[in-house]
Amino acid sequence: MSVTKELVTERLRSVSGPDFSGNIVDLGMLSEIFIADGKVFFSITVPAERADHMEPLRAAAERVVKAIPGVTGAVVTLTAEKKGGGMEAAPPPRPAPPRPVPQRAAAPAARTPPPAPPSRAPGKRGVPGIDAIIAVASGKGGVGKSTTAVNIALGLAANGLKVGVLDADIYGPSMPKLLGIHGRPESADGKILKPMLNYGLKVMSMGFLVDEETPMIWRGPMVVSALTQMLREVDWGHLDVLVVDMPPGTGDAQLTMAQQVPLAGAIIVSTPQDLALIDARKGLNMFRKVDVPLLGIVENMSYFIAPDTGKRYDIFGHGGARREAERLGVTFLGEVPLEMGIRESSDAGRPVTVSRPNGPEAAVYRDIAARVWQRLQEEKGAGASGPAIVFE
Ligand SMILES: Nc1ncnc2c1ncn2[C@@H]1O[C@H](COP(=O)(O)OP(=O)(O)OP(=O)(O)O)[C@@H](O)[C@H]1O
Repeated sequence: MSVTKELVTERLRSVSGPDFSGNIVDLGMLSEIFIADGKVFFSITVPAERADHMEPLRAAAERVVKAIPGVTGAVVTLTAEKKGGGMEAAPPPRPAPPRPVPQRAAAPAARTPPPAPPSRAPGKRGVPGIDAIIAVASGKGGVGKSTTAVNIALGLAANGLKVGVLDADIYGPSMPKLLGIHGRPESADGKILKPMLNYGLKVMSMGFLVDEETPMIWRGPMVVSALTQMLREVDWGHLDVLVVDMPPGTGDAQLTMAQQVPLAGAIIVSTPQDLALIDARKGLNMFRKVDVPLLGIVENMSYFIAPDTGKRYDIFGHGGARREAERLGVTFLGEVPLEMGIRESSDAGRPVTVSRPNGPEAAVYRDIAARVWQRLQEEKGAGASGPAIVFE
């Protein structure tokens, strides 16, 4: 039986609206429903001020859809109700003076603030052999931060750089799975660990050191000491860039990490919806607070290309992150489509940048990686000594 929009809509009538009044269909809370290859995509619009409590509603809708025979997957997201097209639920903009955003000729998609001096926060020791450490972060979980981090790392490597990945998502390490790496790191002297290797990347993750089933009740200080060990007690050798996949969110643990690691810059991953952007802004502010330069924002799950017709659908409000980046004077690094191939290749431990290097998604990630590298050079200051690389 093929899945139809009508059938999905009908089933969604069983999901109650907020306060158990009516149902989410008749209350007009659904976006357009899109179905491709048995996978169902849509978003639910909720009042911005109550968004934090709406996750059970989202989960219920996803459950109902996944239970329909013939449905092989569902992506359901919450988006905020807009009043007058603004982002009323957003916190006020930061008080810092606005920075001019000159348009760059070399990267037309990127709006770049003038180079700021590299982070010189006191007490941050560099890691010998590593030229630049960059964080990939998100204001909240599930926006595709790890997927983006790994593909940016592979994009940088594809452009000829020596790249490492440090999975700092100590609560939910995903690099072993994303990169298809199993086993335990070795140590020649019982102290310094050798990083694991795949697809040309050197990788370290808490996932290699602790069994998946082991509950990890790390408290703030332990998180930091685990991170410090993975950073400093690993034989990274020479790296042009170490990409750190941060834990999602902007809590104390993330703040401490941002403070402890000698970061050359940070990338924020967001989905286009208002709610995700509000969280992304918290992420931006967190790095500003600890004086880490912002390399830019990536919009993930930006738009959807129907595999059968090639038609583009902006079901999740494409463009929100670009507008937000422009508003805040932060570089927009690029947009990644919602693409089943990205999900499936990640799940299979073969990220799309290596499994389909000639495909459009790999090109998107390589472009983003090129902008990241360019931003890094700008932050290091004019005439930085990096390898001379020509990006396509
Ligand atoms: N552009 C995309 N298209 C399709 N699926 C995607 C895309 N980006 C990420 N995903 C999928 O979304 C899910 C969440 O992605 P990921 O684990 O990278 O997010 P995260 O923000 O790191 O999550 P967490 O907060 O759990 O660490 C994964 O199943 C991933 O394969």
